[in-house]
Amino acid sequence: MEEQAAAISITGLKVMRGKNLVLPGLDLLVPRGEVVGLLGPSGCGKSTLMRSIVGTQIISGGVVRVLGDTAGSEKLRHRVGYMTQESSIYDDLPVGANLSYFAKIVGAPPAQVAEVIERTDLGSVVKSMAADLSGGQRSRLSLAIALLGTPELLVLDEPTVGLDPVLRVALWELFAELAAEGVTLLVSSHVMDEATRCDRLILMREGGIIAQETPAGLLARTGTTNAEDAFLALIRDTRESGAPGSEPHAPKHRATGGTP
Ligand SMILES: Nc1ncnc2c1ncn2[C@@H]1O[C@H](COP(=O)(O)OP(=O)(O)OP(=O)(O)O)[C@@H](O)[C@H]1O
Repeated sequence: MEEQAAAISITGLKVMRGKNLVLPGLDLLVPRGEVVGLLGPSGCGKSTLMRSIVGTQIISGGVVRVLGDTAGSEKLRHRVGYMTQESSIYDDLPVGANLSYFAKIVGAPPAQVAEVIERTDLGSVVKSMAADLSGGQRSRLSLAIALLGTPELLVLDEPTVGLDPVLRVALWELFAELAAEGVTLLVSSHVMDEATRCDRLILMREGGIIAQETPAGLLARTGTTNAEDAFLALIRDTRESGAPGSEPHAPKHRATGGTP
């Protein structure tokens, strides 16, 4: 895949958070128009990678290119939608007003508000104050906000966390629908069974990527039947081969020098 054709192209990404070297030199190529799952245990660096892609993370090395431009550049502002784990919703505004406000910010046509309300199934709570929404409704409002402006890349940080199984399925169906329209979705999760819903998987561990391939390819290569077993098989393999980060309880990468 050519760098220019990729939705995301990363080489040698290094990120420090506090004194931790959270991403010690990550390479990644994500094609356009797919649902790409970013999976890995809590604390492995998924959010940090996503923040680097949307340009909200200070990086200490490497190159992050998004839709052909440098991550975080002005040109990408309306081309990338980002849903964080902490929702950026105004609690003291009704659902509809929250969306109208964010639509103005991203320059989306007012008619798009009704469109994203329908897509995220928020019609019944459009007049409710955001503070009164359930957890699932809040997640869907955050997603609706990310959809405004018709972004070409959607970066969704654990969008299905805390949702009931029916809502989770509905959201994954919406992701597939968006990808069919040409949108690229990078979706993080630490629920391994969501892996089968993705076109492609990126498995992370301790700030590194241990696999980037299709779910079927991953299962075939590891001789397993589900993503959780595949992940464990990969960890076993890296331990046996003595690859970096292969210690059973390897400490987080630490920067050397500096004051504590
Ligand atoms: N502000 C910070 N200062 C220092 N370390 C941090 C900071 N924020 C995150 N970290 C550390 O960086 C590492 C990666 O965190 P990150 O949030 O990217 O992981 P994650 O895979 O998204 O986790 P989760 O699935 O729990 O959201 C963790 O070890 C975390 O403790």
